Amino acid sequence: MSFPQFQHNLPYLTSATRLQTLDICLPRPLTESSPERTFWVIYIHGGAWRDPAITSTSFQPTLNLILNSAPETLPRIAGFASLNYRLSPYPSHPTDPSRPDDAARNARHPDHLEDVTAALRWLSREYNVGSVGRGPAYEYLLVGHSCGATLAFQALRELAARRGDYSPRSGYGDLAPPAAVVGLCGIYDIPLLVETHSHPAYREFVEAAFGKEEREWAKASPVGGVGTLRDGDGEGGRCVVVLGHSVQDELVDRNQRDAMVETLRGRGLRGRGG
Ligand SMILES: N[C@@H](CC(=O)c1ccccc1NC=O)C(=O)O
Repeated sequence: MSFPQFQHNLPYLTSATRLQTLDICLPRPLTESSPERTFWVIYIHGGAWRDPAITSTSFQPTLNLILNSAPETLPRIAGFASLNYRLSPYPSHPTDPSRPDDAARNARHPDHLEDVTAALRWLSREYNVGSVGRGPAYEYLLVGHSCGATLAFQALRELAARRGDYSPRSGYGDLAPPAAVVGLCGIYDIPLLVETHSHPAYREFVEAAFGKEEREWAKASPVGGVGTLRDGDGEGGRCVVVLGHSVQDELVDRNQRDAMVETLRGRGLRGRGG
C-alpha cells in the first residue's frame, strides 16, 4: 500500500445513499501517527445545501496543497476526511435537476446534520477519531465552507449538548466534540442571509433546506439557537474557533462572520484578530 493513501465514497451508514459517503486520505500508515501528537481534519463542503456539483471532492485542491506544501503542518495530521451528506431538492438546476424519488436529494433540516453526525460516529468507530472510552483517541478539527460551516457549528452544538449522556440509541455521548471548528465564508445567521441578499435564489435554497417558517431558520442558525455553545464546550473542555472570510466571496456577506463573532463574544469566548 502506498502513501498518501486515498479512499473515495466510503459509505458511513449501512444502507447509505450515494451521498452518505466520505473520502479519506491518510498521509502515512496510522501506526506512525500517534493520537497524542496528531489529529484529523474533517471537511464539510458548501453548495447551499443543494448544489449537486459541489461534493466531498471540493476538498481536493486544499488537500493537495497541504500534502505538497505544508511541511510543518502535515506531520501533525493523521488523516483527512471529506464528507458528503444528503442534499435538499434542486428541481430547477440547469443540468442536473433533482427528482422527487431520489432519497439522496430530498433532504430537509435536520437531515444534513444527522448525516454529518453519522459520518463522525463512523470515523470514531473505524478510526478512533474523537471516540470516548476506547483508549487513546485522535482529536479532530471540523472545517466547513459556506453551509458546511453552518453544519460544523450545528454539529458542535449537538455534540456538546449530548456530551456525557451516552445511550446506545442516541449514540452521541461516546463521541467527543471537535477540538476546533473552522468556518470559512460561513452562513451563521440564516434570516440575516435572506435579508441581506435580495436575489430570489437565497430564499429558494433556504426554504428548500429549512422550510418556509422563518422561526425555524433562526432556530437552526449557529448565532440564534446556539443554546449550549459556551467556552469550554469542545474537546477536553475547550474549543478553538477560527472564522475565515474572503473579501472575494461574492455569495456570503461578511456580516455573517461579524454576527458570529458577536455571538461568540457574547458567550464569553475569548477572541483574537480583527
Ligand atoms: N451553487 C449554489 C449556490 C451556493 O452555493 C450559494 C449561494 C449563495 C450563498 C451561499 C452559497 N453556498 C453556500 O453553501 C446553488 O446553485 O444553489
